[in-house]
Amino acid sequence: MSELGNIKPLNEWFKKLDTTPVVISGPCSAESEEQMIATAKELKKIEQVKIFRAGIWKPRTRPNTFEGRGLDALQWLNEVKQETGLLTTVEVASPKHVEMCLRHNVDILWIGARTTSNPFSVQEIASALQGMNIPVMVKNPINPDINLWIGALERINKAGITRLAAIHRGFYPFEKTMFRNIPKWEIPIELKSRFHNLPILCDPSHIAGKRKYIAEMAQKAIDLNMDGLMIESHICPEEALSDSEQQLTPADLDQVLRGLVCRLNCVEDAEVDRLENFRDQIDSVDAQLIELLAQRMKIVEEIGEYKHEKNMKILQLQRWEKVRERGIELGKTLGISESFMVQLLRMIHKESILKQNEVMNRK
Ligand SMILES: O=C(O)C(=O)C[C@]1(C(=O)O)C=C[C@@H](O)C=C1
Repeated sequence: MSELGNIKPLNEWFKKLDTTPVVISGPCSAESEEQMIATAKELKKIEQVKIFRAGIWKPRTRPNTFEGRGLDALQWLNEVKQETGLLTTVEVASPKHVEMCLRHNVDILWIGARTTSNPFSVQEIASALQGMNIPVMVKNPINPDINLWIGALERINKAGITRLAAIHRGFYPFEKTMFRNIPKWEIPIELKSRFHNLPILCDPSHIAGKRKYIAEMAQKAIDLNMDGLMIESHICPEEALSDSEQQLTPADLDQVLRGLVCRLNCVEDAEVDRLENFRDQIDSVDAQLIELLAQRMKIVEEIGEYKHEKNMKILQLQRWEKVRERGIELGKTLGISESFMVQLLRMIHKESILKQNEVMNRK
């Protein structure tokens, strides 16, 4: 059984964190002193923004891309803090990063998705944090493995960190999807239901990947009762050296935040809340089911093209029998009734035939 001890709610981390949701914003990367100060001054005007974020060391997929300004940027961050009074937060990926942040008065640390995916790295960071009194936020790992996420939180908590939170930033999609990362809302919901006291924030920027989806993702997070939002902003997003498509101007961030509907925290009947939770999980699973169906149909279409080219018949009874049997078998092992599987597969097959008919006739 997992345990997280003595976890403090967000509003006890610092006196300033007196609004819900707590909003963290700032550029994907610290690029220059001017960019940092100009962005922070605009963010300071937005009441809910309490914490300024900036990437100092950027873990990039490929080398030879912008990897952050390092030590200089920590100095700029300190200036932001002095000029605006905003709290500051930085992503750390190694004990050295932790040590440099502590030396430069960073208020809050966060562990990124790639680092959370590696228990060795998390443990090294946890050891560097032993005996330190600084809040830490842990983003979900790249893959939807809730135990890896919990493991990272446990390691940090064991080092004595009680100002601890999780950040949901979505999961790597193996196939192309409309979002940069698949939200899989059922995972943060499961985390919340296992650790009621653990603050969970959402990072709509990394889920969305594009500005236009950020408001929708932020609203969803608020509806799921998340405690805060981390949204990337840049004084001039078009010129950003990283993640330019998902950063908002401070003015656009203000619009997004004003548009959020903060529904009641609790209703009289606690059972209604539970029902809502279940329905959110269903929405998320349904969205995935539909995306998978669309993927299957695309493949069926390609087979249709192949069949047309090779002058082959659409209906392939032997293959269809196999698909059917396999599906029924798998359904059985997963507790789905045979009659339901038969109907479902029949409908899918019917649609495949229709699709391939279309392909043949359009040629
Ligand atoms: O395997 C094929 O030939 C397909 O076109 C795919 C598919 C299917 O939906 O699985 C569709 C039609 C055939 O009757 C058999 C199978």
